[in-house]
Amino acid sequence: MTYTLVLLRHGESDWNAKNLFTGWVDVPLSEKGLAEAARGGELMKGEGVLPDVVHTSLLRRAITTANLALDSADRHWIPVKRSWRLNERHYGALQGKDKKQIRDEYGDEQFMLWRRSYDVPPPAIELGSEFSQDADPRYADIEPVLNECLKDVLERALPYWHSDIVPDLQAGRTVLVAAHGNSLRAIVKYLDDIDDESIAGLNIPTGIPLKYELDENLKPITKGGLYLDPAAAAEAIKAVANQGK
Ligand SMILES: O=C(O)[C@@H](CO)OP(=O)(O)O
Repeated sequence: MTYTLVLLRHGESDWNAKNLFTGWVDVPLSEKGLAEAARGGELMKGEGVLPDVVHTSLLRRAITTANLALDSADRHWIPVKRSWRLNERHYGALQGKDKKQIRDEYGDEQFMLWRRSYDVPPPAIELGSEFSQDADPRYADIEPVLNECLKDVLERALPYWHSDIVPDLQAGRTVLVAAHGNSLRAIVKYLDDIDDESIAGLNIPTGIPLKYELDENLKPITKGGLYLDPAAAAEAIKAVANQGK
Protein backbone atom coordinates (compact mmCIF):
# COMPACT_ATOMS: atom_id res chain seq x y z
CA MET A 1 0.00 0.00 0.00
CA THR A 2 1.34 3.44 -0.90
CA TYR A 3 -0.09 6.82 -0.03
CA THR A 4 -0.22 10.00 -2.09
CA LEU A 5 0.51 13.41 -0.64
CA VAL A 6 0.60 16.63 -2.65
CA LEU A 7 2.21 19.75 -1.21
CA LEU A 8 1.32 23.06 -2.81
CA ARG A 9 2.81 26.39 -1.83
CA HIS A 10 0.39 29.24 -2.50
CA GLY A 11 0.76 31.30 -5.67
CA GLU A 12 2.71 34.55 -5.58
CA SER A 13 1.20 36.98 -3.06
CA ASP A 14 1.16 40.77 -3.28
CA TRP A 15 3.92 40.87 -0.68
CA ASN A 16 6.02 38.21 -2.41
CA ALA A 17 5.88 40.50 -5.44
CA LYS A 18 6.93 43.49 -3.31
CA ASN A 19 9.68 41.49 -1.58
CA LEU A 20 8.27 42.03 1.92
CA PHE A 21 8.52 39.60 4.85
CA THR A 22 4.96 38.32 5.21
CA GLY A 23 4.55 35.59 7.84
CA TRP A 24 1.08 35.71 9.40
CA VAL A 25 0.00 38.93 7.65
CA ASP A 26 -3.02 37.90 5.59
CA VAL A 27 -2.19 39.32 2.16
CA PRO A 28 -3.97 38.26 -1.05
CA LEU A 29 -2.53 36.62 -4.14
CA SER A 30 -1.18 38.84 -6.91
CA GLU A 31 -2.58 38.50 -10.46
CA LYS A 32 0.39 36.26 -11.22
CA GLY A 33 -0.35 34.21 -8.09
CA LEU A 34 -3.98 33.70 -9.10
CA ALA A 35 -2.81 32.32 -12.45
CA GLU A 36 -0.17 30.12 -10.77
CA ALA A 37 -2.81 28.63 -8.49
CA ALA A 38 -5.13 27.77 -11.38
CA ARG A 39 -2.21 26.25 -13.30
CA GLY A 40 -1.30 24.16 -10.26
CA GLY A 41 -4.72 22.54 -10.55
CA GLU A 42 -4.28 21.98 -14.27
CA LEU A 43 -0.99 20.22 -13.59
CA MET A 44 -2.69 17.95 -11.04
CA LYS A 45 -5.53 17.16 -13.43
CA GLY A 46 -3.09 16.56 -16.32
CA GLU A 47 -1.10 14.08 -14.23
CA GLY A 48 -4.21 12.40 -12.82
CA VAL A 49 -3.31 13.50 -9.29
CA LEU A 50 -6.77 14.14 -7.90
CA PRO A 51 -7.02 15.16 -4.22
CA ASP A 52 -9.76 13.62 -2.06
CA VAL A 53 -9.27 16.06 0.82
CA VAL A 54 -7.47 19.38 1.25
CA HIS A 55 -5.76 20.86 4.30
CA THR A 56 -4.95 24.57 4.38
CA SER A 57 -3.67 27.21 6.78
CA LEU A 58 -5.89 30.04 8.02
CA LEU A 59 -4.33 32.51 5.57
CA ARG A 60 -6.12 33.61 2.41
CA ARG A 61 -3.16 33.11 0.08
CA ALA A 62 -3.23 29.36 0.85
CA ILE A 63 -7.04 29.17 0.99
CA THR A 64 -7.47 30.98 -2.34
CA THR A 65 -4.73 28.89 -3.93
CA ALA A 66 -6.46 25.68 -2.84
CA ASN A 67 -9.82 26.94 -4.13
CA LEU A 68 -8.46 27.94 -7.54
CA ALA A 69 -6.29 24.84 -7.97
CA LEU A 70 -9.11 22.49 -7.00
CA ASP A 71 -11.52 24.36 -9.24
CA SER A 72 -9.29 23.89 -12.29
CA ALA A 73 -8.76 20.23 -11.34
CA ASP A 74 -12.56 19.75 -11.05
CA ARG A 75 -12.07 18.80 -7.39
CA HIS A 76 -13.63 21.95 -5.88
CA TRP A 77 -16.15 19.78 -4.00
CA ILE A 78 -13.78 17.81 -1.75
CA PRO A 79 -13.76 18.25 2.05
CA VAL A 80 -11.47 20.90 3.51
CA LYS A 81 -9.78 21.24 6.89
CA ARG A 82 -7.91 24.31 8.07
CA SER A 83 -5.48 24.91 10.87
CA TRP A 84 -3.22 27.71 12.10
CA ARG A 85 -0.64 24.92 12.47
CA LEU A 86 -0.14 25.05 8.68
CA ASN A 87 0.35 28.84 8.68
CA GLU A 88 3.50 30.45 7.35
CA ARG A 89 6.27 30.84 9.90
CA HIS A 90 5.55 33.93 12.05
CA TYR A 91 8.22 36.40 10.96
CA GLY A 92 8.04 38.47 14.15
CA ALA A 93 9.22 42.07 13.92
CA LEU A 94 10.33 41.48 10.33
CA GLN A 95 6.71 41.23 9.12
CA GLY A 96 5.99 44.05 6.68
CA LYS A 97 9.72 44.85 6.23
CA ASP A 98 11.49 44.95 2.88
CA LYS A 99 13.83 41.94 2.47
CA LYS A 100 16.49 43.89 0.61
CA GLN A 101 16.48 46.69 3.18
CA ILE A 102 16.85 44.18 6.03
CA ARG A 103 19.72 42.48 4.20
CA ASP A 104 21.45 45.83 3.55
CA GLU A 105 20.95 46.92 7.17
CA TYR A 106 21.97 43.73 9.00
CA GLY A 107 24.25 42.02 6.45
CA ASP A 108 23.95 38.82 4.49
CA GLU A 109 24.82 36.44 7.33
CA GLN A 110 22.21 37.73 9.79
CA PHE A 111 19.64 38.01 7.00
CA MET A 112 20.16 34.37 6.03
CA LEU A 113 20.09 33.22 9.66
CA TRP A 114 16.73 34.88 10.13
CA ARG A 115 15.45 33.67 6.81
CA ARG A 116 16.70 30.11 6.50
CA SER A 117 18.41 28.83 9.67
CA TYR A 118 16.65 26.05 11.56
CA ASP A 119 16.69 27.50 15.05
CA VAL A 120 17.42 31.26 14.99
CA PRO A 121 14.11 33.13 15.36
CA PRO A 122 13.62 36.66 14.04
CA PRO A 123 13.09 39.41 16.66
CA ALA A 124 9.70 39.24 18.41
CA ILE A 125 6.89 41.44 17.13
CA GLU A 126 5.49 44.07 19.49
CA LEU A 127 1.96 43.20 20.62
CA GLY A 128 -0.59 45.67 19.24
CA SER A 129 1.74 46.83 16.44
CA GLU A 130 0.54 47.15 12.85
CA PHE A 131 1.45 43.66 11.66
CA SER A 132 0.80 41.75 14.89
CA GLN A 133 -2.03 39.16 15.00
CA ASP A 134 -2.78 39.35 18.75
CA ALA A 135 -6.26 40.85 18.24
CA ASP A 136 -7.15 38.60 15.31
CA PRO A 137 -10.24 36.48 16.15
CA ARG A 138 -8.98 33.46 14.23
CA TYR A 139 -6.20 33.05 16.79
CA ALA A 140 -8.37 33.72 19.86
CA ASP A 141 -7.85 30.18 21.18
CA ILE A 142 -4.05 30.14 21.10
CA GLU A 143 -1.33 32.00 22.98
CA PRO A 144 -0.14 35.03 20.98
CA VAL A 145 2.68 34.04 18.62
CA LEU A 146 5.42 36.69 18.55
CA ASN A 147 8.01 35.08 16.24
CA GLU A 148 9.03 31.63 15.03
CA CYS A 149 12.10 29.86 13.71
CA LEU A 150 11.67 26.82 11.46
CA LYS A 151 12.05 24.52 14.47
CA ASP A 152 9.05 26.22 16.10
CA VAL A 153 7.07 25.71 12.90
CA LEU A 154 7.93 22.03 12.78
CA GLU A 155 6.97 21.61 16.43
CA ARG A 156 3.52 23.13 15.88
CA ALA A 157 2.91 21.54 12.46
CA LEU A 158 3.81 17.96 13.47
CA PRO A 159 0.92 17.47 15.92
CA TYR A 160 -1.46 18.40 13.08
CA TRP A 161 0.38 16.07 10.69
CA HIS A 162 -0.20 13.19 13.08
CA SER A 163 -3.74 14.08 14.21
CA ASP A 164 -5.30 15.16 10.91
CA ILE A 165 -3.17 14.46 7.85
CA VAL A 166 -1.95 10.95 8.68
CA PRO A 167 -5.48 9.57 9.26
CA ASP A 168 -6.55 10.92 5.85
CA LEU A 169 -3.52 9.30 4.20
CA GLN A 170 -4.10 6.01 6.01
CA ALA A 171 -7.72 6.02 4.83
CA GLY A 172 -6.29 5.88 1.30
CA ARG A 173 -7.13 9.47 0.41
CA THR A 174 -4.98 11.56 -1.88
CA VAL A 175 -4.18 14.47 0.41
CA LEU A 176 -3.49 18.02 -0.77
CA VAL A 177 -1.76 20.34 1.70
CA ALA A 178 -1.98 23.93 0.46
CA ALA A 179 0.29 25.99 2.66
CA HIS A 180 3.41 28.15 2.73
CA GLY A 181 7.12 28.26 1.94
CA ASN A 182 8.25 27.63 5.50
CA SER A 183 5.44 25.41 6.82
CA LEU A 184 6.05 23.17 3.80
CA ARG A 185 9.83 23.30 4.37
CA ALA A 186 9.13 22.01 7.88
CA ILE A 187 7.00 19.12 6.58
CA VAL A 188 9.57 18.27 3.89
CA LYS A 189 12.36 18.35 6.51
CA TYR A 190 10.43 15.83 8.55
CA LEU A 191 9.44 13.59 5.61
CA ASP A 192 12.84 13.55 3.91
CA ASP A 193 14.75 13.52 7.20
CA ILE A 194 16.84 16.56 6.22
CA ASP A 195 19.41 17.65 8.82
CA ASP A 196 19.30 21.03 10.54
CA GLU A 197 22.12 22.50 8.41
CA SER A 198 21.01 21.26 5.00
CA ILE A 199 17.46 22.52 5.40
CA ALA A 200 18.80 26.08 4.96
CA GLY A 201 19.35 25.26 1.27
CA LEU A 202 15.80 24.07 0.60
CA ASN A 203 13.40 26.49 -1.10
CA ILE A 204 9.88 25.77 -2.31
CA PRO A 205 8.47 27.52 -5.41
CA THR A 206 4.99 29.05 -5.57
CA GLY A 207 2.10 27.25 -7.23
CA ILE A 208 3.81 24.05 -8.44
CA PRO A 209 2.41 20.84 -6.89
CA LEU A 210 5.02 18.59 -5.26
CA LYS A 211 3.87 14.97 -5.21
CA TYR A 212 5.10 12.41 -2.70
CA GLU A 213 4.38 8.70 -2.80
CA LEU A 214 4.75 7.40 0.76
CA ASP A 215 5.39 3.82 1.82
CA GLU A 216 3.49 1.92 4.52
CA ASN A 217 5.56 3.74 7.18
CA LEU A 218 4.65 7.08 5.57
CA LYS A 219 8.23 7.57 4.40
CA PRO A 220 8.85 8.96 0.89
CA ILE A 221 9.51 6.28 -1.73
CA THR A 222 11.53 8.91 -3.61
CA LYS A 223 13.24 11.47 -1.42
CA GLY A 224 12.33 15.02 -2.37
CA GLY A 225 9.13 13.96 -4.12
CA LEU A 226 8.36 15.01 -7.68
CA TYR A 227 7.35 18.47 -8.87
CA LEU A 228 4.61 18.16 -11.47
CA ASP A 229 6.52 20.71 -13.60
CA PRO A 230 10.17 20.02 -12.73
CA ALA A 231 11.69 22.56 -15.15
CA ALA A 232 9.51 25.44 -13.94
CA ALA A 233 10.14 24.38 -10.33
CA ALA A 234 13.94 24.48 -10.79
CA GLU A 235 13.76 28.04 -12.17
CA ALA A 236 11.35 29.24 -9.48
CA ILE A 237 13.43 27.69 -6.67
CA LYS A 238 16.40 29.83 -7.78
CA ALA A 239 14.23 32.96 -7.67
CA VAL A 240 13.05 32.21 -4.10
CA ALA A 241 16.63 31.54 -2.97
CA ASN A 242 17.75 34.90 -4.39
CA GLN A 243 15.02 37.03 -2.79
CA GLY A 244 16.45 40.06 -1.03
CA LYS A 245 19.52 40.25 -3.29
O1 LIG B 1 7.87 36.38 3.76
C1 LIG B 1 7.50 35.22 4.06
O2 LIG B 1 6.57 34.98 4.85
C2 LIG B 1 8.25 34.05 3.47
C3 LIG B 1 7.51 33.40 2.35
O3 LIG B 1 7.05 34.28 1.39
O4 LIG B 1 9.47 34.53 2.98
P1 LIG B 1 10.85 33.75 2.95
O5 LIG B 1 10.90 32.97 1.68
O6 LIG B 1 11.87 34.87 2.97
O7 LIG B 1 10.95 32.89 4.17
